[in-house]
Amino acid sequence: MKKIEVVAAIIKFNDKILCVQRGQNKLPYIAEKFEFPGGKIEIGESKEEALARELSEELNIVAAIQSLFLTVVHQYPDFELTMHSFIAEVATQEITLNEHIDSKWLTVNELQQLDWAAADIPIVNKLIANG
Ligand SMILES: Nc1nc2c([nH]c(=O)n2[C@@H]2O[C@H](COP(=O)(O)OP(=O)(O)OP(=O)(O)O)[C@@H](O)[C@H]2O)c(=O)[nH]1
Repeated sequence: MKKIEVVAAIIKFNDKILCVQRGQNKLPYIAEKFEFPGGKIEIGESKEEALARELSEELNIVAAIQSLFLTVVHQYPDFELTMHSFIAEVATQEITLNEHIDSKWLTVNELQQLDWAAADIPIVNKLIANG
């Protein structure tokens, strides 16, 4: 089974968290799901370097990446995903959607309103549990 390793950012601004929506995808369980911005680690990059690059590419933002929040291993039908999520902070809510179709800034208590990618559910649940 194919394995993919990605990094993703839980981006905070005051009490809000940035949630971004993927576009169409040939894999129906990923298409139009909400996720945390990020992507695959390239050869030679640290996790933090990969995340900083992805945030710049996807959203034109510079974020202060703080600490590892949770690593999730999730088995999708076509691949096994290992996702390292990090807490990050931004100084402004201004973003540009270069790859995603929608975005929302939500409080922790609002996160469950969204249709999340399955691998993100443990992250959302831990954010809610932590308050
Ligand atoms: N970035 C990100 N990817 C996630 C999350 N949850 C989740 O299941 N994934 C999956 O992890 C994989 C990440 O691939 P990606 O497409 O973001 O990475 P990338 O930009 O480096 O890839 P590409 O250059 O091949 O398009 C996708 O299959 C995506 O659906 C999430 O919260 N954030």
